[in-house]
Amino acid sequence: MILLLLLPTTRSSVKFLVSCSNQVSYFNSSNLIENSEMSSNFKSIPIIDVSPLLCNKWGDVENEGVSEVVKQLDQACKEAGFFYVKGHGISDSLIKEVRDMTRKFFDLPYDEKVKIKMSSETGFRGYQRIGENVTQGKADMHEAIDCYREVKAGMYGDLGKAVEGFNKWPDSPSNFYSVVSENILRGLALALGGCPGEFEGERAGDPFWVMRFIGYPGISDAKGLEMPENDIGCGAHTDYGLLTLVNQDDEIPALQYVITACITEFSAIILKQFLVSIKCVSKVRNQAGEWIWAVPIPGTFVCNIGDMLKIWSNGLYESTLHRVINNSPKYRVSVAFFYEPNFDAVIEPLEFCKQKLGGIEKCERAIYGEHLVRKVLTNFVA
Ligand SMILES: O=C(O)CCC(=O)C(=O)O
Ligand SMILES: [Fe+2]
Repeated sequence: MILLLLLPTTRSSVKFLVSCSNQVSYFNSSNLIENSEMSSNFKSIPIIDVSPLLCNKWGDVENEGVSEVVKQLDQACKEAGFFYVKGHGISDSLIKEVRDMTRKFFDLPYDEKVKIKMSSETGFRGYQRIGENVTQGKADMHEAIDCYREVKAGMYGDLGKAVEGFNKWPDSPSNFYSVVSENILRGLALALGGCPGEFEGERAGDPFWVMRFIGYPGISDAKGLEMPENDIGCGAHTDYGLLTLVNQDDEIPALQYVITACITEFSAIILKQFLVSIKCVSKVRNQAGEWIWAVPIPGTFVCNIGDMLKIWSNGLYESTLHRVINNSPKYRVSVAFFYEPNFDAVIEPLEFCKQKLGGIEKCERAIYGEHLVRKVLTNFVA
């Protein structure tokens, strides 16, 4: 059986919901327009094929494919601070394996998971139960495993002490994510008007990184666990570093759930329920304060700009506010990789970015390690 629903949205785009037996796919025609025209009140998140950056040997910055991606990156970062990445070269099977491993881990009984518990002794690496992570003082409805770049004793002096330690989860996926992030960052350096290696050396030549394996219980699970009523999977925040790559669960469970309801009883009430339930995905806020859905698109990563790149770009690029809400009955898994500056990097607006804004410095200077440690020390319930 095939069901096709057309939902009118902004401008001339429409959302297509296609249900075919057990398979449900979601397409937003405006999301799928690459390099679409956007304003800072963006209504959709563009998809960018970054493969020309990964193929490039970086001797040839005049390469036509590279210039086109650079243009698209520039537009996306100025207007949304978010884009989907395709053509990243990480195989679907590896991505799925990492997500499956994550789901299996979170499926274990609490007594097992807590064996790799995060604490200040592990340098904040390891497992956090639901509600342990807080955003703006409120418990987040997710559990997670955090891995950080390994930090040996004394490596970053007193400041680095808080994050000294070794991981309790295999590091290997981070290597793949690092290669993709590094090349996107080269593209962004060009987009800002610098040379491809602008963020290398003492800026981000020896980058810190954080990898989070995250599980968001569905609302029924959460109630079963007698957790406080709170459907905020992760409260509104900006990311701390340079670039974040997130692989989202692409099973789109909430849609599957709601489409079944639509088939049996299609009415205004059900449609409203559908619009509420779709909020299982992460959301991104535009300047008008509207939350835009970052609907999972199979085979892509959602990429966003962090606070440190905002400063280096002198505010030309935005570290956009985003949050995750799981109002669906199903458990959601995501894997986020945060590519950061060097731990001790001084972050201040780059000269050529200042020139673009009439020599005015729009963002305050920071030391990345200080910013990170401050966040880490206030991120979890005591
Ligand atoms: O799970 C997601 O989709 C995003 C998570 C996120 O924003 C974060 O961990 O910073
Ligand atoms: Fe985030």
